[in-house]
Amino acid sequence: MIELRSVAMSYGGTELLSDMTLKLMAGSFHFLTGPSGAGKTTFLKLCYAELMPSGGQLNLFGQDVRDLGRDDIAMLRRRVGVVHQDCQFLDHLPLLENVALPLSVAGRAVDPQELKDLLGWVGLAGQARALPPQLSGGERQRAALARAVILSPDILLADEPTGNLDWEMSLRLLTLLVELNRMGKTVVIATHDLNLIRAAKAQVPARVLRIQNRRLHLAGADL
Ligand SMILES: Nc1ncnc2c1ncn2[C@@H]1O[C@H](COP(=O)(O)OP(=O)(O)OP(=O)(O)O)[C@@H](O)[C@H]1O
Repeated sequence: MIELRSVAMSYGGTELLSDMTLKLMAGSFHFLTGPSGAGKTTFLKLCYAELMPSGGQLNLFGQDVRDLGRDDIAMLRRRVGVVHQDCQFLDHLPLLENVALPLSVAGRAVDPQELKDLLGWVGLAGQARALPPQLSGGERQRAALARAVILSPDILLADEPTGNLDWEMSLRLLTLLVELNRMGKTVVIATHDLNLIRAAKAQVPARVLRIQNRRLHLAGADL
């Protein structure tokens, strides 16, 4: 699904990530950890071709990202759902329409029942007409997750999805991510929360990637 061979990433000539080699297999569940500023968000951006590597080879769905044109990247992004760290919404549109936005962008019809089911799955059926500023942090994160999966992506990337949530809400979100993985989706979650990782490991065979000293390491099973 995602294959890196000696991938490097620089900003302004300074190398942030070096020599990253990894294969993320379909259906796998990974956490991505590392100190603040280590490059977790940058790594995720490479995985959805928001950034191009400055060195090495990065294959997404079997294609070298350097060979992708704009249309290819647009197609690829439909296969990768992203929950961003600061999940942004269009504040003047109700939640329902915000969640459905990727469908209209992709030129696909909205199936009202499908949308209703999706909002029900994230526990927001009652807030369908609410405006984003009226939602709590946990509700926004679940709405962002619904929006990220509405195009049925193969991969779900989540950047600190539980960053501002209390433990109960973090577990609720984790349950949704585990469910997605059980449906066959590949899941990568950037997080600082070791308790979240422990909780996930009790439910799925999650692996832990760690960025440290510019390198990507696959951590042992001892977290
Ligand atoms: N567009 C950019 N141009 C220059 N430097 C950048 C850019 N984006 C990120 N950086 C720098 O790269 C480093 C890594 O940033 P990144 O957001 O990937 O880290 P992170 O591990 O996700 O951090 P955090 O855990 O705090 O969210 C930071 O020092 C950041 O300032």
